[in-house]
Amino acid sequence: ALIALVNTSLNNAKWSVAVLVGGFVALVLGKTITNILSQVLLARFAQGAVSGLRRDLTKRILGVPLRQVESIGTHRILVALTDDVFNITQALLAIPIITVNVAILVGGAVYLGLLSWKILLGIGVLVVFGGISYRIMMTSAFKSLNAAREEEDKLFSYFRALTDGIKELKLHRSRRKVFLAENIHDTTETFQKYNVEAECRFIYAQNWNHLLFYLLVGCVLFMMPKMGQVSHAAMTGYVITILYLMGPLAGVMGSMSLFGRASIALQKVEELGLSLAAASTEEAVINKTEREVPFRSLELINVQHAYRHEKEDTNFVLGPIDLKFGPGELVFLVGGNGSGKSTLAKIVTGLYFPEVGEIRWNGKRVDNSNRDDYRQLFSAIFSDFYLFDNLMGLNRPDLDAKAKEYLVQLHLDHKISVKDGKLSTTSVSQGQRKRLALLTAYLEDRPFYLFDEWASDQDPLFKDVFYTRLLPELKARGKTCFVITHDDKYFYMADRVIKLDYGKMEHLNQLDGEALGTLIPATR
Ligand SMILES: Nc1ncnc2c1ncn2[C@@H]1O[C@H](COP(=O)(O)OP(=O)(O)OP(=O)(O)O)[C@@H](O)[C@H]1O
Repeated sequence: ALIALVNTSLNNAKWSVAVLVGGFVALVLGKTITNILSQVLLARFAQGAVSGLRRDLTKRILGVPLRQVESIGTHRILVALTDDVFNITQALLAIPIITVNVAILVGGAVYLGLLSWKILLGIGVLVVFGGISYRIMMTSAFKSLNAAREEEDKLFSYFRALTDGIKELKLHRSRRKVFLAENIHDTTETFQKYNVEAECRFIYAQNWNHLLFYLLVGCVLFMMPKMGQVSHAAMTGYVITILYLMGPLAGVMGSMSLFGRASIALQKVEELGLSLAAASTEEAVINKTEREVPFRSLELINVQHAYRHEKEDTNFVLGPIDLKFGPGELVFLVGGNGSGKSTLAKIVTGLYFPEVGEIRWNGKRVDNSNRDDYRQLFSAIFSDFYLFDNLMGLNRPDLDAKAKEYLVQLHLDHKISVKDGKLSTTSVSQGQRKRLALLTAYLEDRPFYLFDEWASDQDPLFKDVFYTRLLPELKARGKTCFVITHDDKYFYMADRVIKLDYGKMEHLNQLDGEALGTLIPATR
């Protein structure tokens, strides 16, 4: 309407100046106010969508089975949470501007149609041609973007190696050199190359379309008067409108690279099995309130689990395993490195699902409907445990007092204090960190305890405390303890000792003299 008014005032002397000025002011104000309104509303929407996206993705990662998270790899999850979310966000933030620009383009096209539908038809043909050629250029740009994104996964895996392996890199100059030259340098260079390639293609495509637009202006200016069918007013209207529309058009086209990146990021997120489109299955689980989980029995029936090592074309098969636990039992799990102890621990605690066989909890089969409830049975300390610096989710009124009591029991009270459920520090030795993990496990006060080589970092004195005092105390409180251990000196403390040998299980009991003889040395 604004362009129409400008064009009218240039060509039409019929309307009074007062009407034209009034209309002009009203339209300019209207345009500015609606612009502000729409942009503010859309910016709010976009920011809300971004926050929602971050929350949703985190929820989804929490809902993905552990086995899948492990095979995806931490570095790929990190790219999804950082760069992919950033790219999706950028596209979302561009939506308000694009929407406004598209509205202007549509409005402009309507005005052009009103001026002369024949010319609009001609322009339509040019636009279709421009669209097709633009699309071809875009496809090759997208290919480069895809390649860049693949490099980014690699780059993040090197960043992880950098942070996790900083000690090893600092200690060895040649390793550091190769790491910098081959891993970081090569990957960043390839990443840069693909990105530049993609951006260049976007620039070519954008400028190609600009060129077509100028071609259009040229045709209107120089060819249309020759054809003699168009009025002067229509011509000026056309030229003004086309020139005016070049800004919005450039805006829309410029955001295509953002949308390209966002679409690749979305594709990546979906590939990780974190589909944003699918309804969140874990939501209900997260919103469930904590309640006491009853434990009478836990049974593994014919359970099997396999890892496939495709590169080496080998499999590791754990099981078939038949195992039963009752309340107040102290069971030790022993076996050589790689025999499947940690895998069995993850199956028992419901972190891995058995591929064959089933787990029965209080006689009821564990499946997707009750798996998360089942997991609430366990307090576990894995060998690669993570220690939170606050006692999150432990909402008991005596939390601080109880924590202080356990700190004394675990010989940590001189180092660490607790206030409002927050530990004063977690920067202590590895053995002390494990004791802190034990403190959390005590506070969780669940029916089933799992310790994966917990005592391996403890000094002989505290090791003794663990096996001869803490474990029997837990047992006396009716807790079931499943302890992965290599400390043969303390095997006699267990009610049962189970041995794993390359994934196969043997029950060893105290009467099985020959088998225990190989495990329990004379120190007993
Ligand atoms: N994420 C994985 N992907 C593929 N194979 C795996 C994975 N984790 C373990 N394995 C393989 O499964 C087998 C059992 O591993 P597991 O960690 O359960 O053994 P473990 O008895 O706990 O060993 P350790 O005493 O060394 O901790 C090993 O051969 C190992 O290579």
